[in-house]
Amino acid sequence: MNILWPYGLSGAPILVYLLLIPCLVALSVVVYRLTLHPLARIPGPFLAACTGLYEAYYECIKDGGGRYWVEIQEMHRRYGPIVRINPWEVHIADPDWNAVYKYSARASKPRWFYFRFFGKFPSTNVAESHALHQLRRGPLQVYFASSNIQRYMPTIVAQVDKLCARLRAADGCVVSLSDAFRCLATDVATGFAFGAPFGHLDEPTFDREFNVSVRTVVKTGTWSRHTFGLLLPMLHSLPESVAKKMNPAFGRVKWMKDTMTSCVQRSMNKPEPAPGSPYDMVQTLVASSLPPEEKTFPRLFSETRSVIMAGTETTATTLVCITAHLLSDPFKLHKLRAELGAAEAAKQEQGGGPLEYADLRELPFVTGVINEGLRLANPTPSRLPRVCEDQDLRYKNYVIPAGTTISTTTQDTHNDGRVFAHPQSFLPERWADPEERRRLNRYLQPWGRGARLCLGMELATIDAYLAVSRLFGPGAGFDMSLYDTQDEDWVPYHEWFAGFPKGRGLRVRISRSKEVGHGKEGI
Ligand code: HEM
Repeated sequence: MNILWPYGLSGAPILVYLLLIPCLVALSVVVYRLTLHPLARIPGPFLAACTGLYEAYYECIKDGGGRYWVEIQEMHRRYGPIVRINPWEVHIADPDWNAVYKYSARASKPRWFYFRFFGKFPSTNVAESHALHQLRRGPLQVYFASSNIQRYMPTIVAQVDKLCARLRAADGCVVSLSDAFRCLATDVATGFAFGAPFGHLDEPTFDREFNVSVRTVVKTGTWSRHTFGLLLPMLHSLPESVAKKMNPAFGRVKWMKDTMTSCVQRSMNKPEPAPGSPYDMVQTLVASSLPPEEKTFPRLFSETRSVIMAGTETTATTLVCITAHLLSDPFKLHKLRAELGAAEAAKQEQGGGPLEYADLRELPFVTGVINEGLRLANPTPSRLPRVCEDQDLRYKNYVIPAGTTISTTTQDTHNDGRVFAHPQSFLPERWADPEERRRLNRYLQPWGRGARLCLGMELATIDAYLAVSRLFGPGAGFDMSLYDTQDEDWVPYHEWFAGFPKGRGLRVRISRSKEVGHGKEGI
């Protein structure tokens, strides 16, 4: 008698039973999810409640992937402000509902969403529990303090000036500002982290290859999220030659990894700065009260990597959005230039130099332009999920049990016509009235929400103000006009945590005078 199958059946039915068992288990799970599961009453598509494969299809396959954020918007149109977007997660689109972020002292980040996407890099932004997050964020927050950012102001200004000088020298050429702004953002972030920028702005092509490689990596991250986090570690462990053969962009990823490795190692081995001299970011973490296991090379490398990644795409996408809107609307561009011109003239009269960040913040139209950019750019179309472990939360008549993953998407608020009239229009004027500005500011949330709020918001804001004032101010010495660019070339389409357009990016033709010449195909 067969001890594995004591009923005397032959091998064939065993195989059938072996196949049947997982099917029955899957069926029971689906029935449970649709009937007894605590989220069974939350509205949403039938398939999304049954299986995570529904989300995986939109994230990995449909229209090139990264499209679940659009499907979630569609679900809200169909089912209302609260929807079950997968078997274990609800998404809420209501500008006045903030409970899960208010309780962020107890909320954690879902591991499957963040850790599987970003890979095994133990950094602040993927810390799962609130306690670990607070521990890691503490010393970083010291480094991102306003006073420390001010110390790096000359480095930031130098990067913006370098970009302007390159554009000035590109008279008659077509330039991809999508690439150029990514270089600017990377050099600002690395200049701030290490005191010396990586030099992407010196790359003759504005490092198009690197920018393409970032896109490839984050797309792989999305696949990894839906394949149990296995894909990214597998890719990282491939020999360089094999990885490059699979996708040439991975060569550039390796280059970035090597550059970061040597910078982090150099900082770790630097002698302690003299009293009063600045520490760089890695030195700040090393000198902090973090426990030794939080100061290892992999930890410091991961932190550096995450800060640079967090600062690059986001800032660049915001600058792209602002520039595209201004170049499509001569009236707004004229108004901006007039305000910058008047402010600069006033400063010159008082014997001052070029407009600085503190001056620019006082200019209402410039501030409106930056705020509209932050509102419309949508650099992180991703939802920002949290799990409130120890407390049920409520949305209207629905009780959301403790342990449920809950998410919101800041862009839903930014596009809500009840908060921002004509939400799709770029209207810097809407920020002019101080009373109205106070109201709107409560709903401007590009930096995320709660205890996990963006650490780089001041750095990014300074970058944006300076870039806008230098690119469009009277001293720029060049003009830009859109070159063969449609909305789909720059508007975020794919969400791979950050937003990426479908098309070729924002391209402009540079000209010294107002007249657009016939230029060379360019940079
Ligand atoms: C316009 C530019 C930027 C936007 C819109 C933006 C947006 C965001 C958002 C939405 C989050 C929260 C993510 C989450 O909840 O999972 C975040 C976190 C973060 N950002 Fe930014 N960011 C920008 C620029 C920067 C810059 C320039 C840096 C640094 C160089 C930076 C560093 C970080 C870090 C370290 C975190 C993680 C914070 C934490 O988990 O405690 N960001 N950012």
